[in-house]
Amino acid sequence: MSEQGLRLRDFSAGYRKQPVLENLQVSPLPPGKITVLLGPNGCGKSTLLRALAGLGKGHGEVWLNGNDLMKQPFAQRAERVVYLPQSLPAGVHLHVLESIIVAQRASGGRLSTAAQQEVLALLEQLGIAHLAMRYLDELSGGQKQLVGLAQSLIRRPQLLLLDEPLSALDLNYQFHVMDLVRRETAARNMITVVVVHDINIALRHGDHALMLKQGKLIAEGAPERVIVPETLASVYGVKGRIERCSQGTPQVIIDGLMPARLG
Ligand SMILES: Nc1ncnc2c1ncn2[C@@H]1O[C@H](COP(=O)(O)OP(=O)(O)OP(=O)(O)O)[C@@H](O)[C@H]1O
Repeated sequence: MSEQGLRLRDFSAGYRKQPVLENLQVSPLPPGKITVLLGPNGCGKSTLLRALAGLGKGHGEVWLNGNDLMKQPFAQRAERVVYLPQSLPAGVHLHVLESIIVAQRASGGRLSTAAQQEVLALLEQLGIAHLAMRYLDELSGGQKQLVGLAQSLIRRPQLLLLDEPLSALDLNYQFHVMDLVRRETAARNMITVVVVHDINIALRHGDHALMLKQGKLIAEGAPERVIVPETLASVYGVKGRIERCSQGTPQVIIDGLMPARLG
């Protein structure tokens, strides 16, 4: 049987005048699990996700469940990989419901009662059913993020790439969304990669973690092995420690910045 998961070999990505990621090697990211992608501002997280989705320049091998995506035409790749950007494009004059049905149809979904029920159930699960007939450009930032997530999930990709999907959500929704993404990821055996800046969310909700610094992979593995005082110091320049809350969940406590290096 072909290897399941997402593996990168000698993968490079960047822009015309600026290489960002060079010769990245990533051992298979597991299906059915959430991988959290961590790293400071500008280290290349969005560049990586966009290049994996075929939306940016990339070279090398990207093996998704045994197929090299780099050898597939864009349309075939787009059926398997969905990228949700940090914010939805502005100026799209569609109702929420229409926008999700359009996403579903774009991925080969039929206009059937079952398909319509799937859309409505997803809106309910995300707590945005009451927004179904509102226009996208009339929504708040957090509401738009939830609609973007619905548009992504309805496409049923093998690889789901979420770029800071929680940045505009309140505490309750952050938890609710990660819970839903976890359930859907497991139920569909999807490979889900989520960029998060909040390392406590990464510790709580991630099954696997990748940490980047200046375009290089600094650490990969279980979040508790990746988010440790050494990487907090070397990647973020902060002095931190890991403690367990009364329910046993690890939490990062930041004590301050690392002293600036002289010379
Ligand atoms: N369109 C572009 N053209 C040229 N350089 C770009 C472009 N987009 C991003 N970059 C540069 O590529 C590098 C990586 O950017 P990227 O957006 O991938 O970082 P990131 O890790 O997602 O950051 P953040 O956490 O701030 O969102 C940065 O130096 C950035 O300035």
